[in-house]
Amino acid sequence: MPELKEQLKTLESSIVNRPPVCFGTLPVSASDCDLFYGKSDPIRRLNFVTASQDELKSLSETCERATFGMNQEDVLDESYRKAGKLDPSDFSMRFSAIEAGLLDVVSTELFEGKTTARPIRAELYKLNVYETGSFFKPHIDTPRAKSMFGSLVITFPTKHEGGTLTFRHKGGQWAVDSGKLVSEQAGPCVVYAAFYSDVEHEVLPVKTGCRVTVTYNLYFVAADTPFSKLVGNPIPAHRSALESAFRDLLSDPTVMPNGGRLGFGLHHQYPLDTSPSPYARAARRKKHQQKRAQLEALMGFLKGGDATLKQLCDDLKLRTFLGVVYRTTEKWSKQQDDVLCKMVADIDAEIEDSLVNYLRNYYGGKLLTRSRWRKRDMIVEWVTDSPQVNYVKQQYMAFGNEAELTHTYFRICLFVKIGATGSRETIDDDDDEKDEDEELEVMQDEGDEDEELEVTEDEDDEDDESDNLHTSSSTSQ
Ligand SMILES: O=C(O)CCC(=O)C(=O)O
Ligand SMILES: [Fe+2]
Repeated sequence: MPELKEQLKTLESSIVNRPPVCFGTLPVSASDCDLFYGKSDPIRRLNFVTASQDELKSLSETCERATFGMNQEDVLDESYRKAGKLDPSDFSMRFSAIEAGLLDVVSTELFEGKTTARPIRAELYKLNVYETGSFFKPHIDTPRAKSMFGSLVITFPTKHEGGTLTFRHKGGQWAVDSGKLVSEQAGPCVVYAAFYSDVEHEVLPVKTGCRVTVTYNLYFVAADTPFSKLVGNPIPAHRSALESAFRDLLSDPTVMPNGGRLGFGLHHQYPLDTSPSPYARAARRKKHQQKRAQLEALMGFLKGGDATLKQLCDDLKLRTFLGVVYRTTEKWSKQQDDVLCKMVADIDAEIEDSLVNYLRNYYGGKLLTRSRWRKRDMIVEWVTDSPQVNYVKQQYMAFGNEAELTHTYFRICLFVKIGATGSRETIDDDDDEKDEDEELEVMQDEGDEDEELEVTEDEDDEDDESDNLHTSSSTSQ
């Protein structure tokens, strides 16, 4: 065992995650700084390089008060977000982040290895005006689709102090002081900041002047679109340490001699569709297939170092799968259990069964933790400190930049199947199939029963006493 622990530690310490943010200045011509705006005629015009405070004031007065998403509702609360906003239908500008070539900058800076050549697209989202005293407290950007990976903020060269865009993620912090950056440039420029949208960020209060930004939502283009402009086969330098740690583990016959599963909590969170689907009996199997496919499809949308890890496993011919680990707390006991599902479960207030049973019976969930009541279904050797779990008891509280009803961020884990000593290099397909079939069987059985939830054949009756009220799978911050 000590060997395994050591190998896992080495693997973990070889995982490198680059900053999830990139930013800089981009010189522009004065005419690129023209803005045309208005909700009705007459349309007004201003130029960000020369705009007077009065002109910026009229722009601000044309804006609506910006709202934000909380608990899946749009909320206007100026103690959380104080700013004005315009929808793209109410303004037009000469500047285009796409024509300026910023998408290439984003790919190069945020992505790693082969994925730097991955086609992406940007959708203009909002214009925001922050007068003196305006701010936007910490939030993550609401996912608009599972292919949305990031956000791009362009700050125009109006004079301002404060309004620093600040990012925090997994212990790291990055700050973009646009007012200072603009004032340091000889000619007109905009400041760009692109980031993975699950990264927490805030706009600190503007101390003087007026800060104007436009935001774009960034999307991966369909996963099967061929990569463009890939010269050679770039390999992130930090990948080699991870690769040797993997190879050392695989070549040590005393480590996981009977094979098993390694678990990695992914660095980023990912949007999954949580719109409830009706429990139509006949459609359950189809629904589950769809839900599984949705999670599997995320493999094509992994961000940064998560994509590098997956690519390395592919190159080492290791079989991988993604899972959502639910950490359940039953109302009737303090026991917390982790259940791995290969799909997002519909969790609502109607669940009468214990959550563990519900996830196992309906969603082919595997119990990962030792429990007083049940045997573990699967043993996972965790490489990262702890699994990235989704709490299913706690109240759903998510601050986003907009209310979004269908997609929610989830913490996702990547599982790597390790073959038994002697057959590490070859993926044991049969074994894998068997594993998948077993899970499907659980679900099919359920589908054939009537709609009543069934408690597993398990020993304990106490399960039945649970009457937990679960709001939603939570990714709150
Ligand atoms: O305007 C900015 O700098 C950031 C805006 C933002 O975070 C948002 O709209 O979600
Ligand atoms: Fe934001």
